[in-house]
Amino acid sequence: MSRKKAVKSKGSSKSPKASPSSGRTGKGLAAAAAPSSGLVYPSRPSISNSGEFYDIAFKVMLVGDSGVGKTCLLVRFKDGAFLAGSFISTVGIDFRNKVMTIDAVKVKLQIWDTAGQERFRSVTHAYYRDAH
Ligand SMILES: Nc1nc2c(ncn2[C@@H]2O[C@H](COP(=O)(O)OP(=O)(O)OP(=O)(O)O)[C@@H](O)[C@H]2O)c(=O)[nH]1
Repeated sequence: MSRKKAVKSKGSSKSPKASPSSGRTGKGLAAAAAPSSGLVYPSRPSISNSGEFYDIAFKVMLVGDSGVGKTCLLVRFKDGAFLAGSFISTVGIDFRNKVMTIDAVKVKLQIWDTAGQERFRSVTHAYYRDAH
C-alpha cells in the first residue's frame, strides 16, 4: 500500500498560518464523522510535520486567562519539560503537533496555544473554528 505525503507548510510547525485540518475531507473511515466536527480521517495514513504517520487528526485549543499555565501545560505534554519561573506571555497564537498511539490508531493532536491577554482576543477567536 502506498502512503501519501501531506503537503508541508513552509517552516516549522510553529507557523500560525498553517491550517492542516483544512483541505482534507473525510474519506474512508470518515463516513460517520460530521465534516464540521474538526475530525480529519485521511483515507490513507498521512504524515505529520515531524515525519510521523497518523490515521486521524484533532484540532485542540488551549484557552484561558493570561498566566493560568496554558503554555506550560502544552510544553509539558509535548516535550515533558516544565518552564519554571519563566513567564513569557504568548503573543497571538502558536501551535504544536503531537502524534500518539491510542488503541492502535495513530492520532495527531494539533494543539493551539492562545494568548490569554484581552488585546489578542480577536486574533485567537479567529482560530476556534473546527476545534475540540
Ligand atoms: N507552580 C506552578 N506554576 C505554574 C504551573 N503552570 C504554569 N506555571 C507558571 O505560571 C506562569 C504562567 O505560565 P504560562 O504557561 O506561560 O501561562 P499562559 O496561560 O500560557 O499565559 P499567556 O501566554 O499570557 O496566555 C509561569 O511563570 C509558569 O512557570 C504549575 O502547574 N505550577
